[in-house]
Amino acid sequence: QRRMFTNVEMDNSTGVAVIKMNSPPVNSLSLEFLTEFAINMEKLEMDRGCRGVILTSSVPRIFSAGLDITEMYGKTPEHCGAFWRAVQEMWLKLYGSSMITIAAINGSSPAGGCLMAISCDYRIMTDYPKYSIGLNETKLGIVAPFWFKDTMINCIGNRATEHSLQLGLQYNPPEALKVGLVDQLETEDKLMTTASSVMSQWLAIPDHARQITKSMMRKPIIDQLLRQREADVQNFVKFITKDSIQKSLQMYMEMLKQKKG
Ligand SMILES: CCCCCCCCCCCCC/C=C/C(=O)SCCNC(=O)CCNC(=O)[C@H](O)C(C)(C)COP(=O)(O)OP(=O)(O)OC[C@H]1O[C@@H](n2cnc3c(N)ncnc32)[C@H](O)[C@@H]1OP(=O)(O)O
Repeated sequence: QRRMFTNVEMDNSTGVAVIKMNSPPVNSLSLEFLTEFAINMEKLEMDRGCRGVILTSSVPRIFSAGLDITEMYGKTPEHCGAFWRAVQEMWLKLYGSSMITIAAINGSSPAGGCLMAISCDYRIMTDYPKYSIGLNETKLGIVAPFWFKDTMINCIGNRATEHSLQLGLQYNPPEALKVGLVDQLETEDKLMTTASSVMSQWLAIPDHARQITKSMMRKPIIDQLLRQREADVQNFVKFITKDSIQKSLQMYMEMLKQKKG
């Protein structure tokens, strides 16, 4: 029996769907998770009654821990290639969506989790000091691909991205608000109602004008990946299967386990 990684609830009266990521313990983005997510996005995109999506998590304290590290460690080049195509597909569907996308970030959101959030149109984060968000790839000894970097530049600008990416910074909610990585903070109990009320403001704009404007802003980066999609896969496979990178990933996973013990 297939496992479900996300719950999708569509409200036909408002035209808004809520996607809840539900893959304990940390909503890590496995090949199966990413595939299911992209299919769900495509179904909603095709549904003429769906105009907006709120992305959130049903796992306590975690929005998403990012890419599933076990999908990149000790795997064949073929598996790594299939995994990376699924990462690309998730981003193409989310960043390129014509729907209004709002991230209700109710927990920590490192790396690929941050990418999902900054691929949305608007971000509201729970104001809890222990939560953090950011692209921390350099801390794992890996490099955020150009389309991660460009998505961040479009969100917070060039200088802040350069600083943030080189140091692999993780921001707490007030810092994330200050740098522009999130648009608004909210208490946990009001997060979803605030997300719905922000959605109503966005729904008041005529779809066609908003969609063309969104596409105008995002198309250049999307097209850049589409033009070199296969080369990007090969680049990833070559990089991630290097002994030195595998060693870094192994040490990072050990560090995560030790932190726990
Ligand atoms: C020459 C240059 C060329 C350039 C070419 C570029 C090519 C491309 C390069 C590659 C680019 C890759 C981009 C990568 C993006 C990513 O997303 S990598 C993943 C990054 N994620 C993280 O660093 C997060 C790590 N996790 C945490 O920090 C914490 O777990 C948490 C999310 C803050 C939650 O903490 P807590 O509640 O305390 O839970 P834990 O006890 O730490 O974890 C519970 C179990 O979950 C496991 N786990 C955690 N995160 C992951 C993960 N991302 N993947 C897989 N598994 C994960 C953790 O190990 C625990 O497991 P158990 O011990 O078995 O219970």
